[in-house]
Amino acid sequence: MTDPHRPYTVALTGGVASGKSTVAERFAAHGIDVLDADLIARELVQPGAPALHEIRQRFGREMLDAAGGLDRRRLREAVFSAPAERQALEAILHPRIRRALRERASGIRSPYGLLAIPLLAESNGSYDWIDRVLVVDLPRELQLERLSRRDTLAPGLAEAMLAAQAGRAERLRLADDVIDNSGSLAALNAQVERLHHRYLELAGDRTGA
Ligand SMILES: CC(C)(COP(=O)(O)OP(=O)(O)OC[C@H]1O[C@@H](n2cnc3c(N)ncnc32)[C@H](O)[C@@H]1O)[C@@H](O)C(=O)NCCC(=O)NCCS
Ligand SMILES: Nc1ncnc2c1ncn2[C@@H]1O[C@H](COP(=O)(O)OP(=O)(O)OP(=O)(O)O)[C@@H](O)[C@H]1O
Repeated sequence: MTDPHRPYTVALTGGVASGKSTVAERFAAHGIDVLDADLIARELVQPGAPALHEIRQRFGREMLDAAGGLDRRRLREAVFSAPAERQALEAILHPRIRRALRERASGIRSPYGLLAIPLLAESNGSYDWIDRVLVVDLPRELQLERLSRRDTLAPGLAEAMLAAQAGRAERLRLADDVIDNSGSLAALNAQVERLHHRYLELAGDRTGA
């Protein structure tokens, strides 16, 4: 049963470099609390954290830099070149990410909360407690173009990252709402604005506010 006192939550998902962070910033500018699975994943591997210890045991010392922190670039190349390596990393991090998101969602104080979860479509229903799903969508060619413009990636890595993620159609099947990010930033902002008002209404209806 839906608990009317639980904050109303919207999951934000999309493929790599689809524009999730850009969208999340716009919602945050409207005063909406944002939780970000990528940032939580980073917190979980800070020096001294249990997950970092498990990564070191599974992947070896060479995944750490001189200061004992995670060498993200190295791990990224290891996990996107072999599915078994990626699954091993996910087995260490995903249960912890899920737990942290669920715990922190109860602390949302804005009228609704936005939870940026890149791998929602790959998560087999683990996030079915979230009220609504917003997908950022764009054509694959534009996604690859924005990804390679933003990051300097080893040859083939951009395609390998896309291959490790759900396809466009699979992601869109989950969507209650879709943002089309194939246009300008102004067009993106206009869509966020519209959705923000819609989510205020939905959250208000739920709580009877
Ligand atoms: C592999 C790591 C070390 C690479 O770090 P890096 O700083 O280069 O990337 P960052 O963390 O900013 O992730 C950027 C994007 O990569 C994609 N991505 C990351 N992990 C995965 C994965 N396991 N499968 C598919 N895509 C992924 C997502 O689109 C994500 O938004 C890092 O992504 C990681 O720890 N991944 C495992 C945790 C995870 O699955 N995170 C995704 C959020 S649930
Ligand atoms: N409408 C747009 N027009 C032009 N560039 C854009 C647009 N939207 C986003 N970008 C740019 O595309 C890149 C990817 O956007 P962003 O970082 O927001 O994606 P992301 O989905 O959060 O990425 P990741 O999956 O790596 O976390 C960034 O360089 C961003 O500035």
